[in-house]
Amino acid sequence: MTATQVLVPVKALGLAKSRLSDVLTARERAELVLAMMRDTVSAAMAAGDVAVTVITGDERVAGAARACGAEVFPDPVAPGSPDPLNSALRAAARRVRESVPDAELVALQADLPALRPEEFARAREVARGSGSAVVTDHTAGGTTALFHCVPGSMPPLHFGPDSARLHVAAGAVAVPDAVPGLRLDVDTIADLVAAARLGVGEATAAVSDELGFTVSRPARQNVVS
Ligand SMILES: Nc1nc2c(ncn2[C@@H]2O[C@H](COP(=O)(O)OP(=O)(O)OP(=O)(O)O)[C@@H](O)[C@H]2O)c(=O)[nH]1
Ligand SMILES: C=C(OP(=O)(O)O)C(=O)O
Repeated sequence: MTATQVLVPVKALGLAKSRLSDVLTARERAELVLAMMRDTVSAAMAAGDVAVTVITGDERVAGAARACGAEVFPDPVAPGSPDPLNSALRAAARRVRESVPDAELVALQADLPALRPEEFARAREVARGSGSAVVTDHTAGGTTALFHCVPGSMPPLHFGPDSARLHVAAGAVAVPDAVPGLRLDVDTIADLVAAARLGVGEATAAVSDELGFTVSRPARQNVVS
């Protein structure tokens, strides 16, 4: 059975990346969200002994996730519910625990196009030593990944404002290593440019080119370790 079960939440494409709606059309935002998810999922899978479940109610996202080799967990949370992101993650974590009781659980953001497999593996090592580990995002306020390696128990899920501090307060160790691709969640065009400098995956590189945000380095191929 796969040791590391990764949960990747993605909301409906029409709602996703709303902070980019001033600069990108709805179609462009949707293409970018799908591309970043593909690159994030591919990089996590290439870390080894990883299975990915994408949590979504969106059929296009579900199709793209399956095409990358991920499972799909239909988003169980009704639109407008309080705290939908943590509720969706909790429901998916329970479902995974039912079938793989001893699995390591990871909640991973879907917008990490510069993620490298070795960064994922490094953060997992920290969590294996400490129980739970949080990767703070490049702004230091948010969380890009929460690793939970305590068999049988549920991860503390506090995604949303100030989530990095809340995850640490709940007992997760902050990953100290230099893992720039794992920290770089893309919410703005400046983030996309920063990710391109680090080197993004093929799907995001192609969409960035189409959008006119020229990628300064060749697209990166994930190497299975
Ligand atoms: N399945 C699911 N995923 C969600 C939900 N809310 C947020 N997400 C996902 O969780 C991650 C972080 O969410 P947000 O920061 O709220 O949304 P975003 O699309 O990244 O960006 P903005 O719309 O600009 O805030 C993104 O991958 C979202 O798609 C939800 O209710 N259900
Ligand atoms: C939900 C979060 O991230 P963001 O809003 O940046 O996607 C978070 O950091 O907990």
